[in-house]
Amino acid sequence: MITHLIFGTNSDFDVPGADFWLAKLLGLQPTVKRFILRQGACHACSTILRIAKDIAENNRGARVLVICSESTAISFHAPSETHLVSLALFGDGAGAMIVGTDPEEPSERPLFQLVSAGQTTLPDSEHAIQARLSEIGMTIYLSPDVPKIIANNIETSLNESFDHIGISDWNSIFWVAHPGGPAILDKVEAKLELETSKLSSSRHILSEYGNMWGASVIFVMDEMRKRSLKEGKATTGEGSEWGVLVAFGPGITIETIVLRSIPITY
Ligand SMILES: CC(C)(COP(=O)(O)OP(=O)(O)OC[C@H]1O[C@@H](n2cnc3c(N)ncnc32)[C@H](O)[C@@H]1OP(=O)(O)O)[C@@H](O)C(=O)NCCC(=O)NCCSC(=O)CC(=O)O
Repeated sequence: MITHLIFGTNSDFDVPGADFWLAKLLGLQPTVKRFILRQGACHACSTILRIAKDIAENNRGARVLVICSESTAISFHAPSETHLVSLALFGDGAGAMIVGTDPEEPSERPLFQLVSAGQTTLPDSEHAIQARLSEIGMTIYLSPDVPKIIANNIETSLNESFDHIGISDWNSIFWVAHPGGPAILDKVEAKLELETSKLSSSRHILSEYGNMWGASVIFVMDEMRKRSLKEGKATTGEGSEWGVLVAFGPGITIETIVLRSIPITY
């Protein structure tokens, strides 16, 4: 039974909010504990997964329904030179996951384990990603430096997340990377000397759906576990045991979640 609902969106400003309407639509218990994260930007999903993990670990039996839903029409308006990139890059999407502990198998079949979660704010980079809400909707400014800033700082975040596990070979893990834009994936791949297969789920989602803000990483995770099954891999993480979910947004903020895959036995 769903005990908690956390809804992440950049596109809802109403009250009652999208969390209320979804709970009503799904017929969830009136006692379900709801929370809505608005304007959590592109790292909204990793933020709410981090919160969902804490809730699940501190409330025995909790089942947290995590949703990210984005309707980027709010940022669609006549193109200008400053905002053209975001208009071209963003797309709509929604995804959901359930987070809990001690799965009751076989009715509950886990897909990934959330091992630990971290967040880093990069100094002096607040200018690089900015969004403002005004009478024409949301205008989004992206600096051409965003890919470089992220690529130059990502290894520090990875080291902070994986030091305690003793992993520093980034090709030994599977990657659920927020598909912020092709240049970001290219620069991260080059900086960390990743094999081209490592970001292929992210690239596929970006090419099919665009950058769906917070919802993107849910699509990437889903793509990864489906691909792993189809290709006969031993785990939901393309055969690797350890992996990372990495997302970023204004700040610039980098969020990482250390993931552990689940053996595929079905
Ligand atoms: C925009 C692109 C898809 C374009 O790719 P291309 O391969 O076509 O071309 P390119 O990278 O060589 O760039 C072509 C020309 O566009 C310019 N250019 C690139 N990025 C620009 C930007 N943000 N604003 C203005 N101009 C830009 C380049 O300087 C170059 O100019 P010239 O031709 O004069 O040399 C890519 O650069 C990209 O992926 N950029 C990163 C997008 C990004 O910031 N995503 C984060 C979204 S925010 C997010 O995900 C989090 C959040 O919102 O919370």
